[in-house]
Amino acid sequence: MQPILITGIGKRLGLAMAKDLMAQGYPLIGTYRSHYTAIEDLKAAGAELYRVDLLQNSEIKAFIAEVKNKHESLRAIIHNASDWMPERPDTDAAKVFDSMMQIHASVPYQLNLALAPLLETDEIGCRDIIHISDYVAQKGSKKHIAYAASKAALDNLTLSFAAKLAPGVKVNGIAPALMLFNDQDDTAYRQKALAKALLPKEGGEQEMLTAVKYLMSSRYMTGRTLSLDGGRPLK
Ligand SMILES: NC(=O)C1=CN([C@@H]2O[C@H](COP(=O)(O)OP(=O)(O)OC[C@H]3O[C@@H](n4cnc5c(N)ncnc54)[C@H](OP(=O)(O)O)[C@@H]3O)[C@@H](O)[C@H]2O)C=CC1
Ligand SMILES: Nc1nc2c(c(=O)[nH]1)N=C([C@H](O)[C@@H](O)CO)CN2
Repeated sequence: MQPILITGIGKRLGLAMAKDLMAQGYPLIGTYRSHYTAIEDLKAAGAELYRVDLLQNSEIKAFIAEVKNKHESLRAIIHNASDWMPERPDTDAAKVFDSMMQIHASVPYQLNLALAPLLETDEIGCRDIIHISDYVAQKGSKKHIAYAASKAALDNLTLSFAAKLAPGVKVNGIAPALMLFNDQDDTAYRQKALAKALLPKEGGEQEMLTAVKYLMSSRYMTGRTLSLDGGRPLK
């Protein structure tokens, strides 16, 4: 089985996807920023991991060169790495905007262009690029303006790369709303967030894993984004 490349595999949804795909037998290539014990566990299980600060283009270029040097083909690329930066009075607006566009749009753009040759195949729709987006890409967010705009840019990359890489490679997105709370989310925040959807619950890791599995099993969907949002638009 050809390897699957996932960015941001150190924790939460990225870690869950890495574990699930390795359990299905796929060799894993992953990037991480912070070092957690989970990184060592994945390495012990055979994962090929690279510490890459995705805000540094020099590190991205070095990572691409290593992957192209070591591998002739890839089964899929999953762009999961993300920073959920809010606007704050004391933060540099230009830095926030540039960081959000870098990690959510420039990194997928650079990796897709550079690694597309490793995804090439004669079989229709049997290789995948998956962009992990966000419900707010289509709705906006008054507290995460640059973040939402960068995820909207990512959604547009889904359209362009789907057209460019067909018919061998499918390019789709997954746009979650509330998938996992963060530990620091207090009760009031959690209750407010849950109340925004028709289905008042966290989507959870399995919801993401099921969506990834569907996209990889499809041979006829490309250029689309799966909305895992609990019916938020209808609330
Ligand atoms: N959780 C949710 O409810 C929702 C999540 N999503 C999307 O789903 C995906 C996964 O979400 P979730 O697991 O919560 O994400 P997290 O924010 O918990 O983790 C994101 C990962 O990306 C890594 N990362 C962030 N910045 C960089 C960087 N500069 N260089 C390298 N790696 C970096 C983080 O590394 P580090 O550990 O060092 O911080 C972390 O491992 C994301 O794309 C997110 O936007 C969308 C909607 C809802
Ligand atoms: N990189 C991240 N992106 C997002 C996160 C997160 O923790 N990391 N969390 C959310 C929220 O769950 C939001 O969807 C509901 O409050 C959004 N994006």
